[in-house]
Amino acid sequence: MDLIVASNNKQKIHELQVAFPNEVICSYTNFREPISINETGNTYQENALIKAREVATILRKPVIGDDGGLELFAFPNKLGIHTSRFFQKELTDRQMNEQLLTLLANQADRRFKLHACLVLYNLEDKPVIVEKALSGFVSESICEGGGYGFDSILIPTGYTQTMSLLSDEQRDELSPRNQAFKELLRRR
Ligand SMILES: O=c1[nH]c(=O)c2ncn([C@@H]3O[C@H](COP(=O)(O)OP(=O)(O)OP(=O)(O)O)[C@@H](O)[C@H]3O)c2[nH]1
Repeated sequence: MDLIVASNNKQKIHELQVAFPNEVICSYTNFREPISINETGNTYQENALIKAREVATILRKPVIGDDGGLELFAFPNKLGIHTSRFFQKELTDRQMNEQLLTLLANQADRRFKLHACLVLYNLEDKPVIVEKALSGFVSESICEGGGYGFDSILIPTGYTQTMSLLSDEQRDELSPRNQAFKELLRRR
């Protein structure tokens, strides 16, 4: 059965599909035009649940909701669950990363946590909720390579290079979304 994700973010869906080639993973926008969902929750879980419930109710099918964000220890309230709203719409990944590096210029504390929460909303059963995070520190400059989003500035704990410079396999393994998805498949 297709796994429908309540996300309009093509990169998220692509990352999942590449990491889980035995599953058919698609955006709900394959079935209907995109809707605007207000992410009014106070946590990643609440937002993932809001997205999943809203789309599952429309499609009358199980749906996976996904919410994530980047937490900067130096600015605990700036991004986090507000990450997508922190940046102006239509910025490229490079522009977003440049803004983050400017924000962190002269900051001694460059630690980050990249969060991903997935919720499988089944209509009848209790939702399955999985949350994972990747920790590390933000690099001093942009390192172009593979991946997407913040990968070119995030150095995971235990590594010396940004996610973008690691192999596809290493990146797939470290991705908090992929880790959450793996557990969700086990528990579905
Ligand atoms: O490098 C990254 N790797 C990731 O794994 C990741 N997950 C989230 N993000 C960032 O956080 C924002 C809010 O995410 P978000 O969950 O609200 O999604 P979104 O608004 O892009 O789409 P949707 O799923 O709501 O349709 C997104 O726009 C991205 O900037 C990520 N960046």
